[in-house]
Amino acid sequence: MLQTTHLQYHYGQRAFTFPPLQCSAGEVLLITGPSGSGKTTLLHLLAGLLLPDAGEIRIDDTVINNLPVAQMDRFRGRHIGIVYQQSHFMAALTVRDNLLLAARLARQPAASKQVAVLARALGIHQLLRQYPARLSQGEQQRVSIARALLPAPPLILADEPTASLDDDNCMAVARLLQQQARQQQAALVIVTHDNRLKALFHQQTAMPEPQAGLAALPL
Ligand SMILES: Nc1ncnc2c1ncn2[C@@H]1O[C@H](COP(=O)(O)OP(=O)(O)OP(=O)(O)O)[C@@H](O)[C@H]1O
Repeated sequence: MLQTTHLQYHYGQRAFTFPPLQCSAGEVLLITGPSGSGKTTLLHLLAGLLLPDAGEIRIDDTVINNLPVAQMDRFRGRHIGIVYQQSHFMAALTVRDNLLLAARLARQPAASKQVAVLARALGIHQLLRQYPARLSQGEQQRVSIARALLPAPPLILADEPTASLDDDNCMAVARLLQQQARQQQAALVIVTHDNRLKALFHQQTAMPEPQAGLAALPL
């Protein structure tokens, strides 16, 4: 479903070479590595939010790094659900309306019933009428996960989805993500340094140490 080869990216003189990735429908792939090794950068490349300097990202039959920006935006809306490390919501909308809006923007309008089922599974049902600013970090993280899952995308990208969660919620979220991936036959890629997740998911790709990923660029 997801396949990458020879991916490279740089910020200024700092260059990253990424290991090849493969994640099939219904599977979970964990990308692990120390802080600063480029995990979030890789996730943003997979989401088409950054353009690689070299290499290929294939999602089903589409090589996404060849897509013009507007087409990439449409493709992302329909095929990719993203759980960002920092959640951003529409402050003037309730949690429920944030979720419904995200599904509509992804052209997968969701019914209130679907929102309720997912919210119950994530333990945020009682928060649906709240405004996002009133939620704790962990609650926002779970709303962010619901927002990514609601349109049932075939590829789910999650950046440290359990970072703010206690052990019980971490396990609940991990189970739900895995269950959704299986049910929806979605490929799920999780970027993390959470050891609790490393113990649960066995398909893992490690990023090289930051120094090993560096390469001098020609000036
Ligand atoms: N927009 C940017 N401009 C310049 N450097 C950047 C930019 N974004 C990230 N970097 C640098 O690239 C490196 C990799 O960042 P990235 O966020 O991908 O790492 P990470 O492995 O996800 O780290 P963490 O686990 O701490 O979130 C870091 O050293 C960071 O400072």
